[in-house]
Amino acid sequence: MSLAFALEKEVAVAAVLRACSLTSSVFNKLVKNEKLTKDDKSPVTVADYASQGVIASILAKAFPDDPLVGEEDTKDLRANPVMRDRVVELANEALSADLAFGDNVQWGIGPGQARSAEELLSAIDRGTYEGGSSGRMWTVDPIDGTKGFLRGEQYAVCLAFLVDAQVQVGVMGCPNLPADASNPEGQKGCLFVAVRGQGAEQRTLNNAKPIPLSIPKFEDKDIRVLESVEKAHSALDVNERVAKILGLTRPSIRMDSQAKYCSLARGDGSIYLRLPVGSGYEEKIWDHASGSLLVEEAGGIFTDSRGQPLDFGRGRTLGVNYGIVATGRDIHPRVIAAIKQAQEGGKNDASSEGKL
Ligand SMILES: Nc1ncnc2c1ncn2[C@@H]1O[C@H](COP(=O)(O)O)[C@@H](OP(=O)(O)O)[C@H]1O
Ligand SMILES: [Mg+2]
Ligand SMILES: [Mg+2]
Ligand SMILES: [Mg+2]
Repeated sequence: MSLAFALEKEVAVAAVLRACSLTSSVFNKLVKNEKLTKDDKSPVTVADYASQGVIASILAKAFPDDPLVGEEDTKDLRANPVMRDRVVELANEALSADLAFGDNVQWGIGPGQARSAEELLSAIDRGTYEGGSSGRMWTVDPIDGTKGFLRGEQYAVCLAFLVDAQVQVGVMGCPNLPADASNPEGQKGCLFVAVRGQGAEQRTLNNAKPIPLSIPKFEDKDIRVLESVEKAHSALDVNERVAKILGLTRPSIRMDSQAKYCSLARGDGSIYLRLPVGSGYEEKIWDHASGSLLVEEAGGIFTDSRGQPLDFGRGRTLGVNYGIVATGRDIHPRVIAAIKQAQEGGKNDASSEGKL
């Protein structure tokens, strides 16, 4: 008997691996005019567009009827012929490279599988689906942590498959993440895969051997918060109050992208904390779908800052923003209590009540 969603998993892994080879090779070649600033003032590069082009083209071939919620669209790209041509070239290089392990020409990848410019651009625009609560759906963040990518730090290529708003498959490629956090100068490049009910695992980007992941129990002295590098994305001052209330002594781990969820799932850190900055920003489903399943399948909990579940069926965003918290099961209630206390003013820092 084959496992549920085996084909979706296989296609997602192949698509993310190809996109990762593209993003890693582009980083060294990226030049000044290969970046745009979007309407929300955030950066987007040829690598973001090309990565979405690769993933969306593979999905279009393998699952032509499945809708896609993707971060990028081609509105600005079509107005910039130099960048547009570069995106088409890069995506085609990645789509038509020699077949790698696990690839299948039926999904339109491998030698001779290049797309026309219009085919690629419309593949990217398949990602304009508005989302929803019923049926099959994919969501892609072609480069999560574009700012980290541009700094040469952490980023993740993220793809998730959902049915009736439940994430069923989550795949994340982290080309700059050390395979072993205790050896930061060692081998880099990890792939994380989770399927609901089938567990979470890590592989390296060039080795198919999976290592199962489960969130360890931490002693108080080892607990570390995982938080954004960008101050505009998460209320780092409130995080600091939460850490104080919990009596944490180790410094937080600041890292861009969903690589934070990956780090949580393998026990590099213990509390993913993302509290709203108060700007009215709504979290996007592609920024959390794959990470949420990885954490849950590694035995953890993924909720908002009140401890309530998050709903991937509301559209392209998660709706009103109460922040996001992911931890192991044992410490979650105390973290939620500490957040409440911190948000109410954080006056009783290190009180025994919230202490872990
Ligand atoms: N005001 C805000 N609050 C929370 N997240 C924000 C934000 N502005 C942008 N983001 C999101 O933060 C993501 C990066 O998360 P992190 O801070 O954990 O690295 C960005 O993903 P992209 O880089 O894919 O655009 C973007 O979607
Ligand atoms: Mg972005
Ligand atoms: Mg993102
Ligand atoms: Mg992105």
